[in-house]
Amino acid sequence: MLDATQAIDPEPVDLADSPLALRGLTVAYGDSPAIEAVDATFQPGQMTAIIGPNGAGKSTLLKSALGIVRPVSGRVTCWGRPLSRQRYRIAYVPQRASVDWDFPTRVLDVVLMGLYRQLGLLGRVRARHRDAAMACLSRVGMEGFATRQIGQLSGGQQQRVFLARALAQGADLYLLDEPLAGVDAATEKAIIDVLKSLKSEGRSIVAVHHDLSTVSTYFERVLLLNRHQIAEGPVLTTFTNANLHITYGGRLAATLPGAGS
Ligand SMILES: Nc1ncnc2c1ncn2[C@@H]1O[C@H](COP(=O)(O)OP(=O)(O)OP(=O)(O)O)[C@@H](O)[C@H]1O
Repeated sequence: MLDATQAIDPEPVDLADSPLALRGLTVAYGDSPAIEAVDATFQPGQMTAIIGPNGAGKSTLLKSALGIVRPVSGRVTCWGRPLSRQRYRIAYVPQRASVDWDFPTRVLDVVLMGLYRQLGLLGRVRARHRDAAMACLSRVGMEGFATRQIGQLSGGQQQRVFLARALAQGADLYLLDEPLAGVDAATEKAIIDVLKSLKSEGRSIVAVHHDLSTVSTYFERVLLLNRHQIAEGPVLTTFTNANLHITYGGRLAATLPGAGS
């Protein structure tokens, strides 16, 4: 189900420039489809929010974009090429709830995982790797926690550490699953500041986002999803009350500040 707003998108992006393009993507768990026939071409150097109710398939969309779950049908390309050739250019920050925080690992070791391509097969960590990981930790304000076990961090601190790991990867596309869920205002600002600086470097950001009141402040584009893609495009023309009502099945009681009519 595509919305008419797509037709007035001012600058359709060339497939070769798009960090992520989904074509007719359908993913199922057993017999139950989680997303169906999603067609989206994400814009380079932009921040895009994926929005939809619980169970709409948002995490599934990110996981299929990363090759973690295999589609039943459809295709994923990154910069116009098959995902398998471009996977190293994509960083992923998973939903916090999906991570085993009891795993005995220090903060610095988590961030060093982002440097896996530089560490090579033997994984020998040298001073320059530690310095690079520390620089990423300080970018998210977590340099004082390098030797802490990850299980001993607060939720917001855990989120920052995973963002630091993604930064260490030096990716061109960042996929984040609810990066702002359950974090306080200071952490939210810290994360948004980092994402904006990535964007200013020309990198692309796609984030699952639940707080409808901040969509138009933080993002330029939205993809509205409820198993089917409801609409995709610029916030101004796509994040409308009409589209939100379709997306949430009429369950949103009031009109939203920041949303178009
Ligand atoms: N591993 C799995 N096995 C079976 N079904 C799954 C699995 N993962 C997700 N699902 C189902 O697929 C559908 C989409 O789930 P998904 O987690 O992608 O939704 P979501 O939009 O990210 O939800 P939320 O906002 O609650 O995080 C749901 O009905 C969910 O129960």
